[in-house]
Amino acid sequence: MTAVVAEVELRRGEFRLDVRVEVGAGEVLAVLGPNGSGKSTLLDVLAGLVRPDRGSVRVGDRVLVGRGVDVPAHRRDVGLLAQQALLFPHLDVLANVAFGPRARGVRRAEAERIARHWLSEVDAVEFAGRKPAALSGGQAQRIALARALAAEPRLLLLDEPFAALDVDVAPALRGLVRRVLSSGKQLATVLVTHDPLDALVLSDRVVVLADGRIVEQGPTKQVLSRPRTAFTARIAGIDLVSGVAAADGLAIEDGAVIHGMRTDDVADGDAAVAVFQPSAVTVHVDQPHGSARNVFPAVVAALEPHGAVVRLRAAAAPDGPAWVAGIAADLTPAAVADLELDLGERVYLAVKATEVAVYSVAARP
Ligand SMILES: Nc1ncnc2c1ncn2[C@@H]1O[C@H](COP(=O)(O)OP(=O)(O)OP(=O)(O)O)[C@@H](O)[C@H]1O
Repeated sequence: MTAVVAEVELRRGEFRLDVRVEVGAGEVLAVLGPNGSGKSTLLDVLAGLVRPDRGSVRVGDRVLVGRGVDVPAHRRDVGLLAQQALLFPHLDVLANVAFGPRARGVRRAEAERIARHWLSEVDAVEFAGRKPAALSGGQAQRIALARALAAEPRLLLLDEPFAALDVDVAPALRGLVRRVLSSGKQLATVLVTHDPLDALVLSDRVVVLADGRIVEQGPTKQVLSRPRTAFTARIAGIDLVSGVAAADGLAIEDGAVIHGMRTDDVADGDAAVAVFQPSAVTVHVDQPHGSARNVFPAVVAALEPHGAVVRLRAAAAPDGPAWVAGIAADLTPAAVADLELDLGERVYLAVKATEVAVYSVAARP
């Protein structure tokens, strides 16, 4: 069942948002996109903080925005979990969580029972009597989630909910949010995030925005493992090059071909992308003459720790192809030391054709 349908057209200065999104009951939709692509603006429209120039927002059979209708934010039954917990500092945790039910007119004892239920759902009953100032960031976010859910929203908005937390706290909270959301069969959730892990762990589907429009959408795993835009590939940690499908791979603007394995749905001449993992790219100081059919000169633009490996970001070499810029290669720290790699150094990147997948970027059905 579709719980939420939003059709939004809106101008903010030069920026124009023009999207249609649907979220099912019990479904989590992730909204990804580069800075300034309109993610927060979309969330603001759903929350009732910004009115679209044209369009409508419907939750279930209730119209929140439409012809002559504009339900104010506090009457929307929309919950929000933002980067900061934004708890009422003068109320203790129990009263913070009971606030939503109380505001709906529920009697104090019943509101406190509801609050205790949600505190238990987020493993935070022990904090009931504390003031927000005595909570850590991760604890406060759990209380904020309980507070949002205690108000029984039909639509829950998550706006970068883990971005302000320490990296060692975020995984546990991500797991907790997943558990709590999966028990809400009627709840529709929209998650705005920069983190592909958030999307992978929490969402069923994603839409990717660029310049206020949807450029990609589909089931999360499918979109992140078969990205069709450079942005999605980058956040998914995958290398992606655009071009046109050719006999044995992908033909690129400058006439070069990246050799790869074509998928079934690609025909010669289709707009297509070549996708490969940074771990499949090998780095050489001298031009290699091995089995890799794809070898291209590049310059080392950055070397960053990435879990147990070092991720090299390439820039184009003066005599090499331009599309190499931004390609990532994962190396062991030992390999970086062996190759004596430095920023600005000229290298050769190689990737075997068997490691390169070529996909059509024709619109998905
Ligand atoms: N109050 C405002 N008035 C005018 N323009 C705005 C306002 N808020 C945002 N914008 C513009 O709208 C566009 C979309 O911004 P928005 O914050 O929705 O993007 P975003 O995808 O959420 O970005 P980020 O990832 O940086 O949070 C930007 O060009 C921004 O400058």
